[in-house]
Amino acid sequence: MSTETNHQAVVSARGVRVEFGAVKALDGIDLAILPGEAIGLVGHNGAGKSTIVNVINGGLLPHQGTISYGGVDGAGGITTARANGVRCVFQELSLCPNLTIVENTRVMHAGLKGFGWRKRALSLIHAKLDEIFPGNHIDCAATVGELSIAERQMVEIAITFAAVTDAPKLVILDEPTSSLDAGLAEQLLAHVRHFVTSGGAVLLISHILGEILSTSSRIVVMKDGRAVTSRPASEFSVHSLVEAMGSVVKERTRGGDKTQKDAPYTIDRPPSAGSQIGFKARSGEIIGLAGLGGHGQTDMLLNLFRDRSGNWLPGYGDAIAFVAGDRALNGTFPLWSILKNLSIGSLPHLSRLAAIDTGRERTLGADWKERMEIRTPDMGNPILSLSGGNQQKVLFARALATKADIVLMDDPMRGVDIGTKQEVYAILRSEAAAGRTFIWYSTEMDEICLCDRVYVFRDGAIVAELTGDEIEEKNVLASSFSGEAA
Ligand SMILES: Nc1ncnc2c1ncn2[C@@H]1O[C@H](COP(=O)(O)OP(=O)(O)OP(=O)(O)O)[C@@H](O)[C@H]1O
Repeated sequence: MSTETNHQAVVSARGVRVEFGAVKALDGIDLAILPGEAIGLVGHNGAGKSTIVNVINGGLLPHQGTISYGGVDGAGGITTARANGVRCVFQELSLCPNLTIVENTRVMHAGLKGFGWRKRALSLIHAKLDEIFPGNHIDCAATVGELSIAERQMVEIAITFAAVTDAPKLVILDEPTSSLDAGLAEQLLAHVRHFVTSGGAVLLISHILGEILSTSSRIVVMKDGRAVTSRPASEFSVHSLVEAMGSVVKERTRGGDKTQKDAPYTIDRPPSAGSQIGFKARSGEIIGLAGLGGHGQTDMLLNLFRDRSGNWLPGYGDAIAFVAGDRALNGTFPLWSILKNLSIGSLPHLSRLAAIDTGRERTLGADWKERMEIRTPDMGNPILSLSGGNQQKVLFARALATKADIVLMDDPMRGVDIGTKQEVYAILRSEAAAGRTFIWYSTEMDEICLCDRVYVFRDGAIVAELTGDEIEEKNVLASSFSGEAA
């Protein structure tokens, strides 16, 4: 890749190295982004994508190498980056949960000051949300803590694109659609294309390769802290992109053999108010919960084993495991090590004479580190030293390492790279064949299509049940919007 200074570039990183102890997060990367470019940045979990974002954003000073904005040396951190029009939507959303949307808008836009700033902030953010996500129903007076993760993501995106005194020149989007359903994701990507056509630059990081291919003008592939490929997006297909990332494309399989289809239901719930269809699941089935985001899928997961008063139904004991999607809110224990975050779900099986058998705990850690390819030199390191996708792998491992018969999954693949996803799909399939039931809310259509049976949700109720070959994007979408069974 070129290392010469590019005066036209909104940002140019040259020979950048960043190390965290023994880990070389960036190993001499070069990356220049021009106005009007949409760069798709892809790579395995832990490849260094968020770290280069932090360097460009001024939050992290490189240990070696330089960063410049418009050809001018960028030493000066976040203030210099921001003054040069660099804005970032982080993977771990950064809004203050105890402030309202309007107040968060003020925090990010210092220009909103003086008499009447609330009114101006309200109309700014309201207009931006409507421009990017037409038809949204977000109340801008709401406190951020009351919003769903998808709504928080939408608000953070709108705040980032909003302009008070100076318009953004480069918007970095680190997995911006990870919590958005297909419709909202498409609205965002359409906005990105429009922003780029009008001269803005975007750095888009995503593990959803379809959106990288449909939105980027150039694609940069990162591997182990380096940019190994940089070519026009038109030269890639999903297949070649996966290969460039060092993974192998595998055949998609749906399971569900005949025996399972004839087996009795082990979970059988009556239809909820407003629905004709109840929820059923057999041992060994992978059940998908589909539909537009926020239409009751997560509530259903959380309440499936509770009575009307919210108490746990008797008899399930340690039969249920849960994989959180919002890992910061209800997934990771941020002050604990990777190993403790993993083993917490299996303590009854790791204990002897009321004490944890640390040898067995370490073996469990080593086993899942290998199976999930958790990228760390030491499972005793803090969980927050892992990249986002690797943290998500730990949550998966925590659930799968238990002896639970039923695994509830709340859109859990966010940020997991394509190679690992394929490994996880294979593990789910083999665990299901051994009798485990998976109930899987996913905002990714590819994942819904891997399920044996799918319930489509709308307005908090199940509106359609699809099985076998009926599980297709067009049927899921038809049911999501019209509520009629396909
Ligand atoms: N604060 C930190 N302390 C220690 N190691 C870190 C820290 N931040 C990142 N790392 C390590 O640096 C490497 C690069 O991480 P980074 O978050 O940039 O990866 P990524 O490509 O964004 O991954 P993902 O797709 O999972 O988000 C990883 O090995 C990660 O564990």
